[in-house]
Amino acid sequence: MLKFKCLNLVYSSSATVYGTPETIPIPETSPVQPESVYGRSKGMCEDIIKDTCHAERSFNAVGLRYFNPAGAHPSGTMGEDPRGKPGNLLPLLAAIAVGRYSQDGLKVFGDDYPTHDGTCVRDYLHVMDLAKGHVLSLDALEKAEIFKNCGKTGNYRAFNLGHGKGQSVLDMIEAMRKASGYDYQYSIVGRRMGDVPDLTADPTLAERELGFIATEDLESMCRDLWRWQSSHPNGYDEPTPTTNGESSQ
Ligand SMILES: O=c1ccn([C@@H]2O[C@H](COP(=O)(O)OP(=O)(O)O[C@H]3O[C@H](CO)[C@H](O)[C@H](O)[C@H]3O)[C@@H](O)[C@H]2O)c(=O)[nH]1
Repeated sequence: MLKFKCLNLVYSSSATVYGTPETIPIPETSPVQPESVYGRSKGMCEDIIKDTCHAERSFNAVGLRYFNPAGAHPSGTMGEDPRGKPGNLLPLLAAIAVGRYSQDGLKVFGDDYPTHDGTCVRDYLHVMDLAKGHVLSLDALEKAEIFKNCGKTGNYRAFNLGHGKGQSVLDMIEAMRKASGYDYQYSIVGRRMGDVPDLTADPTLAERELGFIATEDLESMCRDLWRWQSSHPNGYDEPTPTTNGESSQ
């Protein structure tokens, strides 16, 4: 990167780096103590980038700790298309509602967490807000104001990208029912290894220093996800129409 004078970096980190945080909503000052392999890999990458900024003073980086990205582009033309059965909650709910998977497979992992309904709480963030956070980070890297207190540690800052509002698994099932009209049936099963009760962001720092405010709500997130999924039931694998109206596949 130095050779090509690419000195500014935005790194996609994850809220998973916080493990089971003591403070909810989670500020960036919470200890980084991931409990999953994925979270450890994100934490390690942050450390490497931070060390690089320390060693090479012309290098500037921002680590964005994503909470739970969800939704799709509002046009309905771009969305998530996981290979095989989705492991994440919202893509799975969308795939079930469109008939791609039977709802017999809808399992809620645990209802004995210390949350308002016993199911895990996450801070779901519309992908359009997430994208906005990246643009703001690139602008901030150019101005370098965010590094004014970094001193000897080098120009690295980590920010939460979240809404600051937590939703439970059951809240999300209800929100997707409203968006899609599909009446989900589910079973409660045991906890999934690696899940933590509540990951809700404190988004104050990103608002103050990057000007980041998540403006999309739960309704628009589920509506946009459903617009994408219902117009692309097979994701990007749909037959491509030819000029004479026939399918090319
Ligand atoms: O079939 C399912 C799938 C998920 N869940 C529950 O739904 C919640 C959300 O699960 P996801 O798999 O959708 O998301 P995670 O919170 O596990 O993880 C996501 O958010 C993290 C940060 O919070 C990381 O970014 C990670 O990469 C990303 O997948 C969890 O409580 C999970 O137990 C179910 O009950 N049933």
